[in-house]
Amino acid sequence: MRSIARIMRATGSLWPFYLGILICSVLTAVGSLATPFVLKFATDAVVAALNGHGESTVRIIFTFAGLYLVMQLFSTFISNYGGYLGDIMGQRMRSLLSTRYFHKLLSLPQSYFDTQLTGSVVSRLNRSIAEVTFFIKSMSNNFFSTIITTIAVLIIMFVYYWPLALLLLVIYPTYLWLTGLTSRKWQVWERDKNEHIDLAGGRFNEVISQLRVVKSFGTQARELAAFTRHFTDTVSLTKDQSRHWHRMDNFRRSALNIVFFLMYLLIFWKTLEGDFSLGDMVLMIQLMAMASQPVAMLSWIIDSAQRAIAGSREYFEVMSLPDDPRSGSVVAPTVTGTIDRVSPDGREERAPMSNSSESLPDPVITFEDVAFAYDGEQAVLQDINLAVSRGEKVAFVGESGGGKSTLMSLLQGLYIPTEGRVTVAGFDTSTSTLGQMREAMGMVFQDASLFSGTIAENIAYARPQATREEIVEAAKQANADVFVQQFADGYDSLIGERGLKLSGGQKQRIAVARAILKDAPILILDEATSALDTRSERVVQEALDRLMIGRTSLIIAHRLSTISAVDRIVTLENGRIREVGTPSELATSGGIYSELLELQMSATAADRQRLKKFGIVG
Ligand SMILES: Nc1ncnc2c1ncn2[C@@H]1O[C@H](COP(=O)(O)OP(=O)(O)OP(=O)(O)O)[C@@H](O)[C@H]1O
Repeated sequence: MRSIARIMRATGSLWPFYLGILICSVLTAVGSLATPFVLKFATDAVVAALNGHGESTVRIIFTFAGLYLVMQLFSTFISNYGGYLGDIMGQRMRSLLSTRYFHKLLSLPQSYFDTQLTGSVVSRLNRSIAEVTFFIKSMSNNFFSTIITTIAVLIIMFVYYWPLALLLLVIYPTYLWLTGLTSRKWQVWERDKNEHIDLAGGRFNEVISQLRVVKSFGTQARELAAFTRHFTDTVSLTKDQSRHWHRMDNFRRSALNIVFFLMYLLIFWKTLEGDFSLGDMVLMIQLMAMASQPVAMLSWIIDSAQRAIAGSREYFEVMSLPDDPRSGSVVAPTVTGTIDRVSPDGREERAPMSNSSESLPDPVITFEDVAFAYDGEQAVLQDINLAVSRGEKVAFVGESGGGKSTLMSLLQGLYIPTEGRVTVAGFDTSTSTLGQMREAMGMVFQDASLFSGTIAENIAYARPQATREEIVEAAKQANADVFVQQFADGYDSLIGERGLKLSGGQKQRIAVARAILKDAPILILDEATSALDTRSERVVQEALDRLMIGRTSLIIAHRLSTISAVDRIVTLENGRIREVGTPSELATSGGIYSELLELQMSATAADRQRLKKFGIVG
């Protein structure tokens, strides 16, 4: 229950709702407790009237029936208002917890996502938060008033005839204890089930988002089988879990039935003895019915409490992961749903830096004795020393797996070097707020990484406030305007998830337009390769050439024509820099670049194959 209390504390801003719900619960309990008393007095009055004492029968009937109606209406209205508050509170809680979870994910280091399936992260978020909010909402809509009623019933019974209260006092903790015994095992099964569901959800997400690949390999049946296997496993786990739960429930409920049997015996006996009036008996029977309610609900309460506890544990597991200390410019949600821009130390974020190249320090980028290992042990990069001057174009060449992309990831601050330091625009990537640094960088990747939405929204992704004229101008420079104009909705055309409705070359040009509009002085470029045909390649290349003008550009090059046009080439081998020099210097040095030039001249299949290993397409 500590985790539930933690959730309540974490959502302390909802206290007016908690208070309102508590007041409604007390009032509902008062209303429902008054009803048995009205019935008791009505019974006694009717009995007296039948025996020829007391007031006229018609008056009795109307008085008590009227009172009964008033009490019931009171309870109904109050409990419905409480229910309304509970619904709003539940939704607010859900929105608060979800926003914080999203915020957390945006603030976690990239390395967290290297080990997680995206779908699992989403599935976990949905389940944890849904279960926590469901429990707290049910708690406020039902459980609270039931608990208050139960305590009141115990007190009233104690006043009337203490052995009845004593029996109830025995059965409640016994029932709770027996349920607690069952719940520990239940939780283990639940965790296993959730693991299967998360894995299936993760894969589901991956498969659906890459359905073209799945279809092209014809692996639908295999994917479906794996998915089904996970869910079949959850069914067999549920069988064990439910069998255990219901078997134990037989014991619990039997104990309860025996205690209630004893209580009825006592009530009837006391009535026959003349210690209880008929009205008292009616009151006691009603109170017992009320007392049995929470017990009957207990299984359900504990069931949903367990789910909520498991959910909140998962939630806090993620929430307590350390943030990437440099992610300060990630927007932080507030209770009211507004967004604050804050830095890690809580200060307002600095105004974005000027996008002009002149404002950059020289060298713009430095790698100083950098080493890096993804797992902290196996070095992927070692002894990297490099300084890139303002306005320089540098191409990185090396065998596949040589560390080119990793180098770019370090540059973007996605990972922190294991040794040494990387500086970009004067910021140390290990310690600087990433938002500031990334203001200075524009990127175009092989996979254009677009989002669902319109073409205009995608071009303006980095500058949502850009005018339509600016967007069109960027598209023109990126050779995108012509094809965009051919779409019926032009810049307002929807492009589908990750730009699915666009061709590879079109996506690339939108990505270039996006970088042009961002107008950052540093450019990181992973050249598109065979995804494009010759014509598309030419228009994309033209756009890229235009984009690179006046910017410090780092290129993972896949074309010899690009490599020959840069200021310097850096060749990488097994995670180390092998050579650095101008194209003409390296053309004859006997290193990787000169080898590439030779391979290009050769027509043999083996040489072509070797060229491919360097990711070079021509
Ligand atoms: N997220 C990651 N976690 C663990 N290891 C990784 C990760 N990304 C890359 N690696 C490993 O790091 C090494 C360098 O990979 P990197 O992607 O930087 O090479 P590359 O030169 O860009 O290759 P390519 O030209 O094929 O894209 C490879 O051995 C790769 O397996």
